[in-house]
Amino acid sequence: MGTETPLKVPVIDFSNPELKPGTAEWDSVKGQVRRALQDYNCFEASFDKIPAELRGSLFRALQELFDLPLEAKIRNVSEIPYHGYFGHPLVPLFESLGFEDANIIEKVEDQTRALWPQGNSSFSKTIQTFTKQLSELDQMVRRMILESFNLEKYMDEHMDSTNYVFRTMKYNAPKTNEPKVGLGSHKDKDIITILHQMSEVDGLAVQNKDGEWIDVNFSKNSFLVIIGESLHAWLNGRLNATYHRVMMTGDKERYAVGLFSVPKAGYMIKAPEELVDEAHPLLYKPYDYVELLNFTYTEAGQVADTSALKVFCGV
Ligand SMILES: O=C(O)CCC(=O)C(=O)O
Ligand SMILES: [Fe+2]
Repeated sequence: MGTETPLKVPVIDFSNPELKPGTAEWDSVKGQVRRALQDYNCFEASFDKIPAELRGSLFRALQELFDLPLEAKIRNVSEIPYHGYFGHPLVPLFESLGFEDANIIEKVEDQTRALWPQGNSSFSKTIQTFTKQLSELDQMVRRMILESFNLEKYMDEHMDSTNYVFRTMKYNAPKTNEPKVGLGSHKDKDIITILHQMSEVDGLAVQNKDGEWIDVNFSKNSFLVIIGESLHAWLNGRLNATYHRVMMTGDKERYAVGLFSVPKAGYMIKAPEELVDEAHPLLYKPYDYVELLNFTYTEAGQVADTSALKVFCGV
């Protein structure tokens, strides 16, 4: 009672400069990734490729962004549900803005002008540079996952079928000692999400394969890799999407960011034939990610809640 060691998310080191496909180091990390995803549905990547100055600039950029008046923040809109502004008054503690194609400077500049009509080039540059650096981790992890299932032949198609959405998150302090929901338990609908915490205020928890909640303690070099439902569907259920939530206590706000690799509109997510057999019947009919998101906005989608994928295209 009270003496058990708290569960910890596995930490995997991605800092070795020798970490290149085909090396022994690569294969060792790939094995760790596969095991962690099987048992914990996620892992913490220790990744040192983001310079401290860039991290500092991003933190200042986030503060500048969330300090904008609400009438400016709600101009962060997208045709795709959940890709733009999300927050007050819908969810009390949480606010989030998104930048689509965040690795492409011109695209970020366009979206920045919606917030600052005169433009804000240092803001755009910071978001784009951070996305670009972090996308290296996204690509390494996805390459390892495909290799670990012997799906190399789908590598180019898989990589080319996604875009990057960069999301910024702020959670206001509830000013209580009792935990308050910042963001309720959910699974992301994308391929993978890489979460990073900017302020030293924890609150994120993830569920392992046994349904146990594990608190994530971030450090400056830690990036939490979680699985989205579209990867779960594409792998015909070989890996599970990660349930996660944010609980807030105390009087400090929490800032975080996430890099989402999202399937492109119009691309049909379809499990490769190698992953479908008698022991593993097809779980989901081919679907378009944007249509799945649109469905979650309908009444039926809201009722289905975390079962939306199954209701939408379950076999
Ligand atoms: O704030 C976090 O760490 C998690 C955010 C999240 O789960 C989301 O935006 O989907
Ligand atoms: Fe999420």
